[in-house]
Amino acid sequence: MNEKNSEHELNRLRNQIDTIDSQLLSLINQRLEIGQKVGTIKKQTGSQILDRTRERKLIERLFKLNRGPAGKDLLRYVFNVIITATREIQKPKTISFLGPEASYTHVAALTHFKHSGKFVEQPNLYEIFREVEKNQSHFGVVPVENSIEGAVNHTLDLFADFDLNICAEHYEPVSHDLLSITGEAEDVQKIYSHPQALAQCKTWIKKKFAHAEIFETTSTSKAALLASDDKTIAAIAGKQAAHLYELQSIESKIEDYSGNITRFLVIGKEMPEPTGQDKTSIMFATSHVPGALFKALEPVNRAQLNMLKLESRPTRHHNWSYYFFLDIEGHKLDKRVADTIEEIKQYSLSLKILGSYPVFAKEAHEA
Ligand SMILES: O=C(O)C(=O)C[C@]1(C(=O)O)C=C[C@@H](O)C=C1
Repeated sequence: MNEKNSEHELNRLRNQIDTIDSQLLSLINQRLEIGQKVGTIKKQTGSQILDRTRERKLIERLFKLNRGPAGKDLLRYVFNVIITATREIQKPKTISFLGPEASYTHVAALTHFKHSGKFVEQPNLYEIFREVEKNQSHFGVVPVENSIEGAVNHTLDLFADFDLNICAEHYEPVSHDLLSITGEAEDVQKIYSHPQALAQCKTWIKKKFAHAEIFETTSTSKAALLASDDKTIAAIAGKQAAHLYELQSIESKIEDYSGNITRFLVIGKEMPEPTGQDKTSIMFATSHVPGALFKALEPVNRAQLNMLKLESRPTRHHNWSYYFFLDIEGHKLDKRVADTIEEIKQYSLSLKILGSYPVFAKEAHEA
């Protein structure tokens, strides 16, 4: 065969491979869709996803059908991958959130994952990180920043203790109600809520309920739960909590400033691919010498990367040493971002990339 003919033949064969790959792709997706249906029946009947007997029979049937050149090992390998993918698709993603139910984090988790998945409440932020680390949950949803009260320090500190990725961000508007069993202002003797919510309504409480005793709870929904048991307790919480705990609203939109919005992070072990509209979060510690932070940030400026956020927290290892949390525009797989992070590293005692993830798009969550 001359060079021209062999090139022609190569192209013809590759076209055949492309056609077969298209068929394989379509067949794999068809198989996964059927797997999903099998998964639904299993859920309804309470049967386990894994059925080893069925899997063994399925592979043996293929061995009998097989006329080669594929060997048994190859068949076993390929079909195990396909079956594992089918099992994965049957299993709903588990998402841990800061409970109890109807907390703002729960609402953010439901909206972000479009109500699809298994949502598991956790008593505190540490447990959310731990569940994800132990692979008990695929994802965790944690608050990281509020437009009025600023950073959620506990969340930032946990990033130092755990090696998890930020997989997404989610912004959720927050509006508070004062809720109680009777909905009557004169019954209220105590006000319960999460410290952030109490702070967001400080002026309103002082003006309207100066006489009430104030108690902090681990979440706004915990406050609602406690209020559902005692008519002298009012909770500052969201509308979802009112429905869940059958509470009446004494007053709505009691926050001191309107436009209150909380930024949540989805943490997990996945690494999102670049989308063209991404953010990268890193944390680093600088040495305690004059100009250290300035030097560490200079590369960001030089690369003309947009700096979206800078936050500091004590490292808790040495007095007066700090972790800086920095969000920059772009994905860590972009060369400009990767080079800049390398440069920051040179001026840092330690540096950790927390993740690259798509910039929040409100429309994507309204569908
Ligand atoms: O047949 C089932 O029960 C399925 O759920 C499908 C399937 C498969 O991919 O073939 C997946 C998981 C089970 O362990 C067995 C088989």
